[in-house]
Amino acid sequence: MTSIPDQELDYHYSPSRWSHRMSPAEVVADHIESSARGSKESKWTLETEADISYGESEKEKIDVFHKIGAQKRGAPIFVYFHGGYWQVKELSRQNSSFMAVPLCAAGATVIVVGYDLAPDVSMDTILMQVKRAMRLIIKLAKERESSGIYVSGHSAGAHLAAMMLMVSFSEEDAFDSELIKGAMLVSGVFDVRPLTKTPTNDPLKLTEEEAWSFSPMGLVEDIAQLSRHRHIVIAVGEYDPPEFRRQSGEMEKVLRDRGIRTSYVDVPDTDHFSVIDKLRNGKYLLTKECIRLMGL
Ligand SMILES: N[C@@H](CC(=O)c1ccccc1NC=O)C(=O)O
Repeated sequence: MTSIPDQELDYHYSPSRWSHRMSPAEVVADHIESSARGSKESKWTLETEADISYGESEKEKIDVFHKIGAQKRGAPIFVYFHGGYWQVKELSRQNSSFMAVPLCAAGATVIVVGYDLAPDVSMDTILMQVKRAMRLIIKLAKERESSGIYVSGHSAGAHLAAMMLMVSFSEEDAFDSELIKGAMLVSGVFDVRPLTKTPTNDPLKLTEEEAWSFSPMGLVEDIAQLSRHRHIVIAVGEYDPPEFRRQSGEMEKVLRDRGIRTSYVDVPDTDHFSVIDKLRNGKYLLTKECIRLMGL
């Protein structure tokens, strides 16, 4: 658990306050704008199967991207969950496909998952939704004989991706959980408990006990059990808040201690936002890590 006094937790869990590039308001606005711009490029330059529903609500949809004319059969599938503390309304699947251009160029299929946000829904519901999305993605992966599914996300999205590593999708087919072969968890939240002491919790309304039950750090035995065959990459920015860097370091260690294949990537000269924004660029260190993770 954190050693930060309660009254200082909000500061330590506000990544925008730690950027060396811009003011807090500017850096969040820039992230949203940059994500939107990159996502437009994906829609203009790639083959897109947009708005595939996996549930009842408007936001329960996925968008699927491929390089035009590329072979779909056998391609690895990169699944992305956007961040925004499960509540930043400006972020959605529509502006979160910016990594698709370089990853599809390398031969992957990219799937961006939309989900409802707090306070409209609880974290419990968000997790039910993304599990439902994963079931549809597993079905698609089987139909297309995908070489593997790789779950990824940024910040709160990395939390959702990590939570999917403890789900046994094998009720009907033992092969289903096996199909998830790796993860790319960027600047993730792995222990939700400190957030219960901050205004971030106002729309989430989690008790500390609930927060722990939704924390990958508390579920590490379940994750390890289902991840024997997986490669889990945990990445942070040099100027991520120290608490985010601590959480990522600890998560990587507890998985490694349990014999799971992990990598820790500390990305120089990036903050909580640029560390993910730069995935638009095929030459960026983390883009290359994603491509390597998928065996491309
Ligand atoms: N209120 C937060 C905003 C934030 O954390 C955030 C914004 C956009 C995308 C990801 C974020 N963080 C975690 O999901 C801050 O001040 O940094």
